[in-house]
Amino acid sequence: MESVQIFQAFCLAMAVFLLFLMCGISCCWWVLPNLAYRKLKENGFSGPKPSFPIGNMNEMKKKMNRVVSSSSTLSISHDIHSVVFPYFSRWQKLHGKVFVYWLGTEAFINIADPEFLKKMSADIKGKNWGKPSVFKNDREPMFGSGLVMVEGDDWVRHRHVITPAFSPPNLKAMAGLMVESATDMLDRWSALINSGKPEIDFEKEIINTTGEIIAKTGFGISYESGQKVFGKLRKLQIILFKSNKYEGVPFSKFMNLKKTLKARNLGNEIDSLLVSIITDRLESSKGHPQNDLLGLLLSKKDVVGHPGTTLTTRELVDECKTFFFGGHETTALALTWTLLLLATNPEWQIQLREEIREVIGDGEIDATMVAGLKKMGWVMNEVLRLYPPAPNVQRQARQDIKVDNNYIIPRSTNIWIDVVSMHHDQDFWGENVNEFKPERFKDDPLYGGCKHKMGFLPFGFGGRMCVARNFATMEYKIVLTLILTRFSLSLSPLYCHCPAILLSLRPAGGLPLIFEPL
Ligand code: HEM
Repeated sequence: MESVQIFQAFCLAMAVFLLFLMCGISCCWWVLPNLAYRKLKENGFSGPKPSFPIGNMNEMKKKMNRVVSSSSTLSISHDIHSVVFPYFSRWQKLHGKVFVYWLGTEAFINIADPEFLKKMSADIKGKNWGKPSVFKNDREPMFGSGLVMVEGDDWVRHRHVITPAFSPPNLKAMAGLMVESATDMLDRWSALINSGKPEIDFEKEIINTTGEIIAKTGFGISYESGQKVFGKLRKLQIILFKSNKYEGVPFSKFMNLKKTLKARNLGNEIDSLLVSIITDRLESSKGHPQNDLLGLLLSKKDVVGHPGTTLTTRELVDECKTFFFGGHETTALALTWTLLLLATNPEWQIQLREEIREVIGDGEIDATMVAGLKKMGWVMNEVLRLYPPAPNVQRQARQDIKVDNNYIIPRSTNIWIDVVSMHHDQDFWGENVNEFKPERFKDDPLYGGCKHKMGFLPFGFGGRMCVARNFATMEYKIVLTLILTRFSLSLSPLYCHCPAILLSLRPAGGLPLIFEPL
């Protein structure tokens, strides 16, 4: 009798548990997102109709109709928005330059209108923006709570500690290391060319070289030690990209448990490598801080009267990961797209070589000469416009945001700023928007003649703009100067023009180029 009662009680408990579970799931999957959907509609936003719990994912996953042109084609199209973001391009045509789409049960407002962006961000300080929780969680093994992801007063503290590390005197000290790594790469190329192999996959080469540069300038460590971290970070990036097919769908991590666990393990391995780099550094440089980024962060002491102006070891590990990841791929891709554009516009190779001769002469480039390379600055901006390595900027509203009395962005809504679209918008750049015309930056070096000041955002906007843009610009100019003074370059017939997104914007099949010594 007693056992029957126990069994009945167990069944009842199970039934209640299952009921709660079903209620929880239906709340997460349907009720809350439908309420949010209705609210966004009432607040003035339209967009493609989602079907919860996957949102608009089905349409986003449809096979991309990629424009692939081989290098033998005379013109390579730079009109890439509909290639890299075909779904956004389609929805924009239907719903305008501001619309809502759904990654699973997460609402994203897609913005390709600089005026809307200006109004939306006018009264919001850097520390009051959030970052989409769905990306923060998924990319946790990669960035942790580093500067890219941290929010609020913690962001202010991190930014306050990190900004001085990129000050002009510190950058000056790093220029020599940049020259050293780039020269090693070019010496390797000379040897390859002499042995009859003039074709080089530039993307692969430059990712290694900018990796070496950040390993040395960031952590004062050799390329080999850096390689261990990079190898794992790269694997992590690929796993995260492949495993996030259902980003935004509740419990989607469990659908890809194997990959989620693999990412977490890799993240832990990277953390251990970095902790040992930091510990070694603390041991070896007692009283003698080194002049690299890590040394500068470690040498920070709490300012009297302002406790908490330093970073903990855990925070340092996350910042190191952020530097490792953010600090080499973006610059490498900026250089990669530049070499594609210089290979297809050889007259600009000539113009830049002339400028280098005028500004630098026969001596070695150093940090003080970089600002004099004006035309190279136009080329860099034009490349970042056509092929922004960071193809979008993300935010999350931490409060209701009123825009123009017409729209209210509810608290917790995610925001996706479509940089590729804004950089290719004929309304703001004119009819030649998809042409490579560095001279558009001649009379307007900051905005390239864009009709709206927020239409050109290669480094983001507001207080959260890229903290290392001067470092990146110096590295770009030093490496490009050294390449152009030793080689001329043309496109290999093997090149296929297929820009693609793997977190960053990259050429899917690499960039094979033919180099010729000058
Ligand atoms: C051409 C090269 C680069 C490009 C195009 C680029 C682009 C960007 C963009 C678009 C953002 C987001 C800004 C926003 O949310 O408004 C960003 C943030 C950031 N970048 Fe860069 N970046 C480059 C190089 C670098 C380098 C070399 C480093 C490190 C050594 C770096 C470290 C960071 C960090 C830490 C942030 C977060 C800043 C914050 O939220 O306060 N970036 N970058």
